[in-house]
Amino acid sequence: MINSYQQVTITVSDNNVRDILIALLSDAGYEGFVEERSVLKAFIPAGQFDITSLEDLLGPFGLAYETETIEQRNWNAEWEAGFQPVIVDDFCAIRADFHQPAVGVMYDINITPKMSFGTGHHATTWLMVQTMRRISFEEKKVLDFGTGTGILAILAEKMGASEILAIDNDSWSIENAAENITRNQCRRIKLLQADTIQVQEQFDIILANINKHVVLSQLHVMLEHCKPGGLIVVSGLLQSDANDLKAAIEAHPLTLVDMQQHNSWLCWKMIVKENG
Ligand SMILES: C[S@@+](CC[C@H](N)C(=O)[O-])C[C@H]1O[C@@H](n2cnc3c(N)ncnc32)[C@H](O)[C@@H]1O
Repeated sequence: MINSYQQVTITVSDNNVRDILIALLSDAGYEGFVEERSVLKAFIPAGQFDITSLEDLLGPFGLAYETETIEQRNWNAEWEAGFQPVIVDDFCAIRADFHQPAVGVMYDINITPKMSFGTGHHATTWLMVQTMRRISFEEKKVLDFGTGTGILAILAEKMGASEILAIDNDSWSIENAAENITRNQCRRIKLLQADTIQVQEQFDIILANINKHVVLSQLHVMLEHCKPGGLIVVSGLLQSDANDLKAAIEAHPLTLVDMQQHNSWLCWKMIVKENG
């Protein structure tokens, strides 16, 4: 288990710059983000922190930042103090153990993220949830690629998916997703630690909220594991990545059917062509 994290606190008030920083820092291995009024806090396991790489990454933006090492328990306390439930209309509520169960929503999801990504607070998770809302999961076989807290896998099961495989390359996320799966009494989610799709199975729906690099480099792998007529939903890319994603889609037997945007982030839904 990871015991300490490096926290980088960056002073940045421009939302677009903040989103670009989150994308760059995610690619560089930062695993958690807290967005406050004019500050972005990013977290990376202390052993993976490299000040030179951070300076190279932040230098061109000319932003002030501070770093500090924090212990796991401090992070949890900080998160619990500030965590407000995320309510997506009457569709779902994403809350923690210490909140009252949500009423008047179809799906009540109980998440303790600790250091994993996926509470619904970040625009990409929110976009994925909004896109999932318009998909029928009844009796569908689903892959959640980059599960983080397990939030999308848990929602898929609550929406009726018959079988879900949730993978993540980060051991701490797998551990945390397992806790959240139990917390939500889910029974149909299998967890696997992996950095690509290694199983010999095909899925009806693939959800992949990861980052530009992984989504683009793994698109052909997702395609191999999605049934003809199946759906691939991706997020973790910025609006400025749209042309690259479009080119990748055009190079594969995929039809883009839904494009959502929130702040600078995008979430696109594609259908796998039947005769690809
Ligand atoms: C942006 S978070 C998404 C979490 C959650 N699915 C959500 O929508 O909020 C991306 C997750 O993908 C994982 N990840 C990054 N690269 C990966 C890879 N190559 N294979 C599997 N998981 C990966 C990270 O550890 C992280 O938990």
